Amino acid sequence: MKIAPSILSADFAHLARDIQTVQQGGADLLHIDVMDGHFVPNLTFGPAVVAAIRPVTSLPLDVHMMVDDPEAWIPAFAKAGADTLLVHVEATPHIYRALQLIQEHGVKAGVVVNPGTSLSAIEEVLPLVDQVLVMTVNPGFGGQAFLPAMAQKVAQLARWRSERGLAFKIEVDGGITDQTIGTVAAAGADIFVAGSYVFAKGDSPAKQMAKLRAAGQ
Ligand SMILES: O=C(CO)[C@H](O)[C@H](O)COP(=O)(O)O
Repeated sequence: MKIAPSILSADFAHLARDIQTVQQGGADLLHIDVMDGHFVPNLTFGPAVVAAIRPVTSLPLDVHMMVDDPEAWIPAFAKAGADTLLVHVEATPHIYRALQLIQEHGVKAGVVVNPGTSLSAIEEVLPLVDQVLVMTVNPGFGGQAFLPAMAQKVAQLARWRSERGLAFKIEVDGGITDQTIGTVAAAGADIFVAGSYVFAKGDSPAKQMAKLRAAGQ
């Protein structure tokens, strides 16, 4: 299992410090939530912030693009140093083209589904992608409650992956805690994004991530 702390819950005034803390604490990836104020009702980071983060960590940068017209932003985020770019199927009428564009920039491509979107919307692109991100909350904010019904989507993706001989990773994002990680881990998820649980609750980020790993076994 891979743990990807979301910097949405980090201290923005001490971003480099918090990133180094989670790297030293055992994070596998760094999840960066890009929000444009249109696709979701919140505003966060642009390519300049990703470029500033790139030299302060060796963790792979997992960039979740919650933006309209993602094709317009893919070149800038690739240049900024993203290792994976994740685009929402709901954000473009041309998801296949967007994923090809990501790969043309030498970056891993991921597709994201909102809680209200059926997996049928992404079935055709599964052979193309490196990652599928199943939103386990409505996107836009950290600290929301996990939606248990999303575990069924994870299980369906895991079945398709096995039956069709595909190799994409299954990622989950939203409301992941020591109480919720077990259900999506059992369903077949590989990558677990956690923001408020890692940065804002309880023990140090290292201990919080260790608790997630223990609960997800
Ligand atoms: O994509 C996101 C919000 O749109 C965040 O990554 C996600 O909500 C993580 O935060 P938390 O772990 O606090 O739920």
